[in-house]
Amino acid sequence: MGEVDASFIQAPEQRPNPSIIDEAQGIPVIDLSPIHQHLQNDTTVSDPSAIEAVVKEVGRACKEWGFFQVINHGVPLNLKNGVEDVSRRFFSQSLEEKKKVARDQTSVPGYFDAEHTKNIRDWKEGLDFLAKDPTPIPISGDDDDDRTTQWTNRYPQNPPDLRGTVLEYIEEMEKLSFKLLELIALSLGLEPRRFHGYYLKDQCSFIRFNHYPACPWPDQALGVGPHKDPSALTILAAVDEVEGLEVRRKSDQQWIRVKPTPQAFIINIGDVVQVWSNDEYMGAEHRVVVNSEKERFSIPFFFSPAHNTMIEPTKELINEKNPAKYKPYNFGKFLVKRKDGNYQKQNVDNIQISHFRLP
Ligand SMILES: O=C(O)CCC(=O)C(=O)O
Ligand SMILES: [Fe+2]
Repeated sequence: MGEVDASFIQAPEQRPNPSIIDEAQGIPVIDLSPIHQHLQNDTTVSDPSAIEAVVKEVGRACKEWGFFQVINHGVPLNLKNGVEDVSRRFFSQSLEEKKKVARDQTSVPGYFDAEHTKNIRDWKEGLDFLAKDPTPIPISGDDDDDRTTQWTNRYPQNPPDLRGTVLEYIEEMEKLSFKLLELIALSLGLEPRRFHGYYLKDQCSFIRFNHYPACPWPDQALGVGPHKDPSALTILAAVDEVEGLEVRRKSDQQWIRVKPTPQAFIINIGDVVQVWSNDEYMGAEHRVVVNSEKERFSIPFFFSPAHNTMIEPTKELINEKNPAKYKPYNFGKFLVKRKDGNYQKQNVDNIQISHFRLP
């Protein structure tokens, strides 16, 4: 990744403090086994009170943390290991080889090594693949521009098994995402499939391979700066349980280190669920710290609705006492505006849902 340059250096108040490592005992680990039994219609083992308990746990986790981990999630372990393995093998290649699938301004999926979060460069490289190939998307973030374009995937030739593994993994991520979306809807007192319609025709979901090389300046740079995800929800595989992800605890605003549970996925709710729930659930700010000895890999799946979805507080949840806290926004435009800010240093902060908050 070359030498450290000023673009990586975080403002003093954003720098990690390695002497305070508070591990998040509190982030709930939720066992999803009752749900699979239910969904397979195996009525002999399905226990409605067990499912209700899972719904309650999910609701509590979304409210208190915006983060939780899931075990017995139904994703085959060999597939989770397989995708982690191809990601590691992809990044171990030369920069020249990786750049053969570099993303550009017109087709965003692909390899990148110079992403910015809130105008500071992240200490990482990454590779994105869309869940739906191609994915229709607005041509620009300009609200008056109705034109759409298509983003398409760029699969590297090496490793040769990457494409098949990624396709299989995306299928599993989608299945798990829909289950989680059902649990979230139920926990808000809504129909389980209340949000599924926004994913039927198209969706903007994508999977990202992250590689955070060991960093000689871990106290000045960050793997990913503080941010919230624009997705509805994010499913993260923390490869080999190497730590680095930190979540800002709602109760006292402290940065808390997430300790990955073996074989689990780390789930966080994103901006879209925050708005759908009218702030009943708030996405948590999170960041990635780097370390000087160990490299780290992670694989998030950002589950996001179709580009033309207008994101707004769910009608059934708002009334005179609880009026809508956001005006509707177009998901695709939001994503495109966010991407523009992620490419390069700009003079303004990139777009956030707070821009749509009603007074
Ligand atoms: O690598 C991680 O643990 C989290 C990455 C992340 O927050 C992101 O890519 O949005
Ligand atoms: Fe994130």
